[in-house]
Amino acid sequence: MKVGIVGANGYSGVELIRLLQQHPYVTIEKIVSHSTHGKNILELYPHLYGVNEMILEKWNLDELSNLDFVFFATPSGVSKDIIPPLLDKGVTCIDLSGDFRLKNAGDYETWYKKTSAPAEYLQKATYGLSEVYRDKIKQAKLIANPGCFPTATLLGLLPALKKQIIHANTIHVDAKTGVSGAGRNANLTNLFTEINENIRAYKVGEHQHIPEIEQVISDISGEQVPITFITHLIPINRGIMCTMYADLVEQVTTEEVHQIYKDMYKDEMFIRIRPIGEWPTTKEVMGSNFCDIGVMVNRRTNKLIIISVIDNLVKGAAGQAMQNMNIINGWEEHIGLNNSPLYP
Ligand SMILES: NC(=O)C1=CN([C@@H]2O[C@H](COP(=O)(O)OP(=O)(O)OC[C@H]3O[C@@H](n4cnc5c(N)ncnc54)[C@H](OP(=O)(O)O)[C@@H]3O)[C@@H](O)[C@H]2O)C=CC1
Ligand SMILES: CC(=O)N[C@@H](CCC(=O)OP(=O)(O)O)C(=O)O
Repeated sequence: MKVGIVGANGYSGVELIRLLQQHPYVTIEKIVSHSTHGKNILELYPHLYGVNEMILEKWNLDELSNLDFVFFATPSGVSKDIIPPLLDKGVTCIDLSGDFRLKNAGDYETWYKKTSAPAEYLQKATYGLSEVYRDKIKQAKLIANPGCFPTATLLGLLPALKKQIIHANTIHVDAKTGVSGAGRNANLTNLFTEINENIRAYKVGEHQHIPEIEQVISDISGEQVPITFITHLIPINRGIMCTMYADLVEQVTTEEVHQIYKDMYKDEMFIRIRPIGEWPTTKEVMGSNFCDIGVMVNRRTNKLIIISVIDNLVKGAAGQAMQNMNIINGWEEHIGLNNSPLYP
């Protein structure tokens, strides 16, 4: 199958190259860049030497129309204009940006502060949280791949929401991310000297992933609830940890909640529920498509505590995009995603 990557020279784009080249049924035919077209990808990413030798090209609708699948790893506000004509030509598109995730155009404009994609295309998009929307993804032509924080948050919350053991309106999420989440661009706040030995809360109360998380919670629980969700930048390259708290509806034990999580994810190869008393770390999923989750009931406060971790560039971006491609094609979901985490 012939695929292309638009935004191939960014961090998510190059992670797509790394993963797709391990896929036995896929060839990467086109890699597209906005400002570095004409360059060999090896000039920008020498770690790919001996593996890939490809020239970055300009966006060309007609040429990309000959492909089966195109991945978009572009900043928000880009794919909303270039996906619709490609989709109309019959190419399946997977968008890693936020442009097609929110069903309500007004929500996108409020939170992203940009013009939304046309409403008819928002309706055509399927939200690509693989483990939750698998049946819809199978039929999809346009996937809105979830944000990195929503992936970790929602996979951690969903068993508790589906089994109605927590009050959705009491959810608090304390989220931390590595710096690769901000992409490969020069930015004062991403300097080593600003990040090293530092922790910074950012986009407090206004993070664009808040409406995305609320949209799925509403879909699952039927309740439209505001959540408290705060992001922090921490001095690591890759990784997201979401520490979550919510009030329990009635008294349950850690053992009971743990069993609910184990049962709900028993057939999910990328979700690992940790034994009681063990908490996952970001390093234990680095480079892999795993989401690791730990749970505990805090008897003193009658709250459920959930900690989930992912690699933002894999399960949070390129890995989940490839998992979705596998689902659409009816291939086994782990194809190309078998690698163990990199440790230490
Ligand atoms: N990094 C992460 O962990 C995650 C990222 N995402 C999302 O994936 C997308 C890519 O993120 P990331 O890889 O981190 O970002 P980067 O900044 O590393 O890369 C962005 C890419 O988009 C291209 N680009 C920039 N402006 C334009 C434009 N106007 N038109 C066309 N292409 C453009 C850049 O090309 P050039 O350099 O040639 O201008 C580059 O290839 C974003 O929407 C991001 O929010 C989602 C989940 C996790
Ligand atoms: C560290 C850092 O800045 N991370 C980014 C990650 C979000 C992202 O990738 O954006 P979309 O998923 O919305 O496209 C952020 O928090 O905004």
